Amino acid sequence: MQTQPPRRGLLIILSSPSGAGKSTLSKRLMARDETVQFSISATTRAPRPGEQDGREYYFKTREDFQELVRTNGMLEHAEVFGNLYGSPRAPVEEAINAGRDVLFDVDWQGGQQIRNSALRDAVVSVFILPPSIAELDRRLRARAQDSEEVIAKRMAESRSEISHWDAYDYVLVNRDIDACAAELDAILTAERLRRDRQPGLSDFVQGLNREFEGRLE
Ligand SMILES: Nc1ncnc2c1ncn2[C@@H]1O[C@H](COP(=O)(O)OP(=O)(O)OP(=O)(O)O)[C@@H](O)[C@H]1O
Ligand SMILES: Nc1nc2c(ncn2[C@@H]2O[C@H](COP(=O)(O)O)[C@@H](O)[C@H]2O)c(=O)[nH]1
Repeated sequence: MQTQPPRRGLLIILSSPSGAGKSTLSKRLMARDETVQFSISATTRAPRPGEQDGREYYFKTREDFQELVRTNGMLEHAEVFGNLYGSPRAPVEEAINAGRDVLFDVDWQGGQQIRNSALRDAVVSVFILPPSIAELDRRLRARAQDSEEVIAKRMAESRSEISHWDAYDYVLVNRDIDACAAELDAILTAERLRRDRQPGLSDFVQGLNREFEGRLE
């Protein structure tokens, strides 16, 4: 019997301007599908109230973060809103080699680096747009997690982040969270079918052919 290469996991990248809904969509996806592994980023940003080290982020000093970069421990990294953020490499490689899909919440620079990495063939990238700039501003304020100064900085950067939308495989407008989450589900289902097409189905079609031959005998 023909041996098939082991199935590799997908790297699902979510990017958007701050406040468009990546974290909300990620949490919904993880709640529905426990096989998806979230890539917990490292950051030099201070924890928000309620955030726990090792759950939302690995909170690092600049020195420790830069040491991880220097030792090739990051799959990608970038400065965003004055803080350093990066995706630790080892858990991602371990997961996708074991066939698990990995979900990333990263800015456009991280998305670009992952798309250009050695893992590029496994990447599915999704850009999330807000329905309007006024609604983006409203969501950042309603989240009530950041100071006025931080919100102003994020709003000022949002135009530049949005300018990268066209580099992504899929673009969703997050008007209604249920509808947007359903669209993300549909993307994942279709991309998994595409990934599994070769390894899974050639065995299956060989089985159908043997069944044909049995009927001819
Ligand atoms: N479709 C939606 N309608 C209304 N509110 C929403 C919708 N999607 C997300 N929100 C709310 O908007 C706020 C920002 O969402 P979220 O934190 O998920 O954004 P984000 O893209 O992850 O932001 P950041 O990049 O800053 O981490 C949250 O309070 C969230 O509950
Ligand atoms: N390039 C990367 N960007 C990241 C990573 N983790 C998060 N982010 C992006 O930072 C901003 C701000 O996040 P917040 O938690 O401070 O609101 C947001 O756009 C994230 O997508 C990362 O590992 N690499």
